[in-house]
Amino acid sequence: MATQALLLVNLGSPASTEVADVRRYLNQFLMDPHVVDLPWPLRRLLVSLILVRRPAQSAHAYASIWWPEGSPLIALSRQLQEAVAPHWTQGPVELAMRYGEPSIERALLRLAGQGITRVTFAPLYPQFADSTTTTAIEEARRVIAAHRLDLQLSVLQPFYDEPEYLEALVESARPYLEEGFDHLLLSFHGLPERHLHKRDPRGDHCLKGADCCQRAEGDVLASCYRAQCFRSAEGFAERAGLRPEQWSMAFQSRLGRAKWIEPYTEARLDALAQQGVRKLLVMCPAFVADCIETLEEIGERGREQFIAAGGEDLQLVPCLNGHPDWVRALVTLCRRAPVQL
Ligand SMILES: C=CC1=C(C)c2cc3[nH]c(cc4nc(cc5[nH]c(cc1n2)c(C)c5CCC(=O)O)C(CCC(=O)O)=C4C)c(C)c3C=C
Ligand SMILES: [Fe+2]
Ligand SMILES: [Fe+2]
Repeated sequence: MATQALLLVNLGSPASTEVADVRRYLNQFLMDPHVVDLPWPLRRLLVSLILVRRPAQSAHAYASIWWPEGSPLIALSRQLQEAVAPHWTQGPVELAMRYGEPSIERALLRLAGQGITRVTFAPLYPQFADSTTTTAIEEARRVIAAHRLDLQLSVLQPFYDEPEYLEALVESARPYLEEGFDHLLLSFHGLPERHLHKRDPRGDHCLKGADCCQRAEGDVLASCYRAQCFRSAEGFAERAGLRPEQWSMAFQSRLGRAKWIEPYTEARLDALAQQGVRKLLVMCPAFVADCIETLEEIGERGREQFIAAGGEDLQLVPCLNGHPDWVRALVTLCRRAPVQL
């Protein structure tokens, strides 16, 4: 059997919690036109404004969750790589980040240098977004073209409704669900509404009605991040045997002044506390590895906010990380990844 390498790709973290490293990382991340999708002069201006205060704030937040071995996102992704390797018998398993190190460029050059010509490229995002999936794939294409690499890519598709992913989520959450809770909030990373409109195939679906994203099918579902989040949430709740009043969903990590997709997690935390929810579980199914957005935004700030609003406890359910069911699920999904010409 010909060698087929597997390249796991996630978003990336700063090199350290030093403000200068965080500024460098945020600049690379936010200057990506798939993330801040404005014409270059406006993007440069906006990002420069963000970079006045944000690096110090983010450095402080990173410092509160940083591990002795570095960024939790990268350390957990390394653990996943090591857990997947024995199951991926077709070839080596590498890890890359879209921003910072280990870079997609370094990983693809290393694989090509080993004489490998076929790579399964796995963006570790269950739901499709230009700011995550598209930019990772485009970066791989850029590297292959720039270095004229003889590499054929198979690309893992968004897996928001794949039974293997949803069942692994349920298994990983089971001990927390069995402990008892008043309500489960499924908190997904948000997106500016503009990103949804841009991807709306005929411009007549996204955010045009109260339940437009819940009803999405076909090409609309394939390109609507919010619709895919609804599918993941509903698929999870159904498999976990949750009643409709036991759970809800929301979107976190808003940045800047533009309107982001709703409902906002911050608003839901207050509303749930005010409705009498005392023991709140929060899961973040858009992230397969714990990171600043889960550990700090939800586990620290979200918890404080919920308690200040009258709640008793907010328990963050860990991401899939290295859960054995997720390791098996990921290998199965990657084996199915279609070749991209
Ligand atoms: C899970 C999917 C993600 C989407 C969609 C996404 C969109 C998106 N993010 C920002 C801005 C920031 N995100 C940041 C961190 C971050 N984002 C994701 C995932 C998605 N982002 C992850 C996994 C992480 C964690 C990185 C880590 O090191 O742990 C940050 C940096 C942290 C901070 O300063 O808050 C920013 C900024 C935008 C603007 C966006 C869509 C346009
Ligand atoms: Fe993000
Ligand atoms: Fe939509």
